[in-house]
Amino acid sequence: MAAQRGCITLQVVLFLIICSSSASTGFGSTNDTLPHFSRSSFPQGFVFGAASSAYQYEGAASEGGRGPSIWDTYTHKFPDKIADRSNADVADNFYHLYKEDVKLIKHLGLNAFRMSISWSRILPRGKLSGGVNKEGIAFYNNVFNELLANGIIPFVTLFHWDLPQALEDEYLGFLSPRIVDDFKDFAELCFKEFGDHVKYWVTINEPFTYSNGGYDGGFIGNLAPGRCSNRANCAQGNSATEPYIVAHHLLLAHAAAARLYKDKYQPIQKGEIGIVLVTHWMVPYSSNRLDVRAARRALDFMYGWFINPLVYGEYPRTMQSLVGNRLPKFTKEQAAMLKGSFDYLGLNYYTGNYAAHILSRTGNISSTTDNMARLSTEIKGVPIGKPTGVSIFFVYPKGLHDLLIYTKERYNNPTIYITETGMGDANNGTIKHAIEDPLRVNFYNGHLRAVHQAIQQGVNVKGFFAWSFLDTFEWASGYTQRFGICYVDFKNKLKRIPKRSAIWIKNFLNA
Ligand SMILES: N=C(CCCS[C@@H]1CC(=O)N(Cc2ccccc2)C1=O)N[C@@H]1O[C@H](CO[C@@H]2OC[C@@H](O)[C@H](O)[C@H]2O)[C@@H](O)[C@H](O)[C@H]1O
Repeated sequence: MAAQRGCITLQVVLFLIICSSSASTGFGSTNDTLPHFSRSSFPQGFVFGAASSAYQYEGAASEGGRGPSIWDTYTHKFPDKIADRSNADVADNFYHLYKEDVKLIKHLGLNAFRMSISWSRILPRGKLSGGVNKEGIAFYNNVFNELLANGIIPFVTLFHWDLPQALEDEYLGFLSPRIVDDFKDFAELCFKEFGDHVKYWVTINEPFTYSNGGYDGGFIGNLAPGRCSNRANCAQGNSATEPYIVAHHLLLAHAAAARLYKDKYQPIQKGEIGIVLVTHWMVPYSSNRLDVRAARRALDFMYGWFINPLVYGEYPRTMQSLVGNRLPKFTKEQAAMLKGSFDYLGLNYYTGNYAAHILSRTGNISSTTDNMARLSTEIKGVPIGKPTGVSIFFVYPKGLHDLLIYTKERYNNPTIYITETGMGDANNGTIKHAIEDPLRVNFYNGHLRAVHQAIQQGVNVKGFFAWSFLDTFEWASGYTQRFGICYVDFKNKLKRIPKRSAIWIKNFLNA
């Protein structure tokens, strides 16, 4: 026990050092020291891309043999759960406009595009036994061919939250261990059908957000399937237990698919496979050691929840002690399968949060309140960074730098891709106003500099993807937020218009 206590104390000290690091907080500000900053400032082969996801981009929801996902059900059955009562039936119509989009990606000088596969487009009933939709297979092969023909590397996510409704109906999806085999079958179908084109795979996008948003409703509105304890918001669910059960099955599903790829397909196809995690960077509200520990706990409950099992084969000690028997346990075999089950880690980063100690839990027992920390984005009215059009996100590039250093030191310096980072504007202005986005230019300048500094300090970052390539359907926010580096005119044939930030990125990449 003494050794463990010593180890945790050391980790807290490390965490404190990183948080109070003297690293420039001026990433992207005028006093930057780098005289010339462009693509050539980064290592040879560093990947610059933009990101998307199937449900948010494709549209053609009932075309080409696609079956319904839980997001089709959620948006149609509960339109009031979406800020503007919208859905992604049409979205950016990527299904029909992908050739035009690939041209624009190439025009901007990006050399990678992150996208996901709609599970219910290729397996409309969710299972192999329900039949494979050949039109869906053909669509994705056409997209991958178009990307590769234009020198753009596809980074492909298998699961970006759009679970086939049939699996939710049959056994409540990720609440059941049965999902592991069905996810593995879906993954194997993708490896077989697309593995000659796709060399960069991601199993799951943000298991945190799917577990917390879909089963606790702890933030940005509820996400599908919309289960939680609060009967005013959710007809069914238990925020104290279901997020942990779902997270456990997401990890086991990831491990099964990654094991399969590395054993059966990687030796022949020579690709790589990873998982994408999201976290805020948690800054202690004060230098009081209770707040320092609160920030460390908040990071464990958002980031450690997943990276600890992936690196060490067990949940963080803070979670084990605070969640107790509500936290599932890994068998020895499961722990062994999970440890090191990735060639690279995708990190999605949007903002920093302050974390303060609390003496007693605020609200009901749930995965959001279990961390025994009060999260906020300002101290005495001073925000953690420049405000954006999204009330919970602030421009805080130092958080990305500190997160990268923390990951290097604490989790054995894994290979990392920044698979999503970006900011949203409120969709409330004219087109002219929307495409003039100096704050987004500041955001990308600052976050690229943060990554550059982390690389100088030995962090193994291999790529950077903007969220997002296009303005798109933003889950519970619908179309009320615009994250794209390219504007989409939803009132005029979905016309794409590069924003100032896209031009800045083009110049950065071509300098
Ligand atoms: N949306 C997410 C998760 C956001 C970060 S985590 C979230 C935010 C937040 O404050 N909390 C609450 C929280 C934070 C810490 C601990 C517990 C609970 C979250 O869980 N990830 C990526 O963000 C992109 C932008 O997401 C938007 O973020 C702002 C939201 O208002 C909007 O609805 C959402 O679509 C999505 O389009 C991508 O599909 C998705 O991969």
